Amino acid sequence: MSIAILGAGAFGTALAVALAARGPVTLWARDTSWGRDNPRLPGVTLPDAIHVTDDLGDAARANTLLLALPAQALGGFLAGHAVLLDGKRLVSTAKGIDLSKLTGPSALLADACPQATVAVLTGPSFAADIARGLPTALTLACADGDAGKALQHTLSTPVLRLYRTTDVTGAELGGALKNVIAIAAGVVIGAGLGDSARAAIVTRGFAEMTRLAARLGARPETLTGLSGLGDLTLTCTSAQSRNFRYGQALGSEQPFDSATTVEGAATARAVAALSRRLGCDMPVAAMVAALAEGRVSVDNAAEMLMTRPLKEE
Ligand SMILES: NC(=O)C1=CN([C@@H]2O[C@H](COP(=O)(O)OP(=O)(O)OC[C@H]3O[C@@H](n4cnc5c(N)ncnc54)[C@H](OP(=O)(O)O)[C@@H]3O)[C@@H](O)[C@H]2O)C=CC1
Ligand SMILES: O=C(CO)COP(=O)(O)O
Repeated sequence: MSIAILGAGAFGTALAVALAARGPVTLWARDTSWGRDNPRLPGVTLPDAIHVTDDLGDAARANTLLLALPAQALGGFLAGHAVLLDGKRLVSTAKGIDLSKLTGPSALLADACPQATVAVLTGPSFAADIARGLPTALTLACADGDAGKALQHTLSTPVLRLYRTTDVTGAELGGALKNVIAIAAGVVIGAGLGDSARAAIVTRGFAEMTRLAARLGARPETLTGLSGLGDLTLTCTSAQSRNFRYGQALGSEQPFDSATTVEGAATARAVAALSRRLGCDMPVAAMVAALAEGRVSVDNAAEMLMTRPLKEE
């Protein structure tokens, strides 16, 4: 099975390095002027088994295409290129909810490419860890169980262990929502509110993740798996996470590089819109959206969360 990765950001490049251990991989980027050393993944020189190209037609000849693009870029990319991708096995790695359509990446792919087999690759995994060959376990979600099993085998390596599920909704929501909660956890630490407060925000954040996921038809056990609780744990506790670092900057009122991909900021706004539409209470996500938009201060946000009406856990 030929594999191409579309998007040579940190994660696409790391996946290419990991999969090149199994055989040839094509890595597509709109700009390949960096040669064999991608500044998005510093310190890694691409092995010879990776063919780098800026020709999308060339890359799209592969039958398995991994789309490693940010969630808010995916819709625009598909609008321009869906015709090249339809009928293929398409696997999105995006961890976010599209702000204009309020859907996850799988629906964007299925709408744009109705003949394609659509899957999602998600779970706790920093690009730098994968590129170094450190052991990593991920979730491969595909509604078609047989197709998912085939993809699981195509994309697993001795250090990249894929579990599979047919619950695409649960898997992609876990990956998207944990980024929002990671921002909240970063705010708590950045503002000096302490580890106890972080544990509280992560736990209450997980409660609202499962609440929204259930409303959208996800299976509860998916949220306690790698793609939900697993990735939430990683992202809320590590300064390797861009979402966590962005939250820290918000909490400590420090500047943050706006060119950095922070999926949770736009996704918090999408979640706030979804929760209003569904009548689903998502106070942590609403607060992250308000903080990211500068509508509340950190002090006000903490006070508003702490003084909500008392309730059962
Ligand atoms: N980094 C990580 O550790 C992990 C990331 N992910 C997820 O993977 C997704 C990608 O993240 P990551 O690789 O880190 O992001 P990066 O910010 O490192 O890279 C984003 C890439 O997307 C490309 N891109 C953006 N918009 C477009 C477009 N319209 N057309 C073509 N290419 C585009 C950029 O190209 P250009 O360089 O030309 O701007 C860049 O190569 C995110 O959803 C993230 O949450 C998942 C697991 C781990
Ligand atoms: O999704 C990730 C780890 O699983 C990467 O997190 P960040 O996008 O916050 O860096």
